[in-house]
Amino acid sequence: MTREAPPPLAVRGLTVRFAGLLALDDVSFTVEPGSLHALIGPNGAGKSTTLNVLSGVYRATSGSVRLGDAEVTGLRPHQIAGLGMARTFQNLAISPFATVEDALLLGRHRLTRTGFVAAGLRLPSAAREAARHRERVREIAAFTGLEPYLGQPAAALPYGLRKLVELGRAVCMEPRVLLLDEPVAGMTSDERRRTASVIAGVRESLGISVVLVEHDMGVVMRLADTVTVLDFGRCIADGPPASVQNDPEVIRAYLGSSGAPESPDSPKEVRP
Ligand SMILES: Nc1ncnc2c1ncn2[C@@H]1O[C@H](COP(=O)(O)OP(=O)(O)OP(=O)(O)O)[C@@H](O)[C@H]1O
Repeated sequence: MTREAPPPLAVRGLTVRFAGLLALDDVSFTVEPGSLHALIGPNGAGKSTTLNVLSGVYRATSGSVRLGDAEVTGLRPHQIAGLGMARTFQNLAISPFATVEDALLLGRHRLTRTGFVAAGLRLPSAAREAARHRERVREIAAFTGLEPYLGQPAAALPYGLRKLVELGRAVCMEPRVLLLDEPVAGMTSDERRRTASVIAGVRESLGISVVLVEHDMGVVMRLADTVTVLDFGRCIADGPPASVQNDPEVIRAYLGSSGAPESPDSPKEVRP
């Protein structure tokens, strides 16, 4: 399943202003090809705003985001998805009628070549393509542990599995960069462990870059190659987990916030 390495994702001088509020203030970091890059910080630090700019949901006030040679800033979400950037959302939006297989097939939409007419006329080429997508969905379902649930209505699954479906749907887009917004939030510790190992497996076997926004410091410190720490919209630290978790400014930011890391398995150093 290994593919060509994704290009670096370079965020430079990113600034986002909402009326009087500076949500992001001159933020820069680089997601190295194939790395897992975590974005952490107390509540309101600007993590989701960053993901929203990276995925085209918000427009930057100034600054740039480049995926290799491609300028991402200013593109619409579907154009950014077309460059190979897929994201998951904190809140799940799964149709009550869709099976897990349907939800995963939705992730293949961008990769579907068969035109509307060919599909409508049920031409053999359309049938062959549909079969290929189903096969790939099955592989990804096996890989993420969703295979036993493929025929079940996604909306009826327990919360942790629904979040895994959201992750699987994004993986089905065959992204070069995967943006994950709090993928383990609200999960039981078993579900968290399972999801963390799926994320590690996705990164390792597909060789894609992952940008992870997550409050669970146990998961962040176990998975991340690099951690960027935001506080009040500013980047206050950037580096390997071991150096970031002992950075006095990072400890101070978490001490002064109600948004301190929540995980029961958080390392003591980052859980003041
Ligand atoms: N659409 C918006 N309009 C106005 N203000 C916004 C908007 N989106 C975010 N903000 C503000 O920008 C700041 C950064 O918010 P953001 O959601 O990015 O923080 P966060 O680090 O993701 O926090 P959390 O961990 O609580 O999700 C906050 O002060 C928030 O209230």
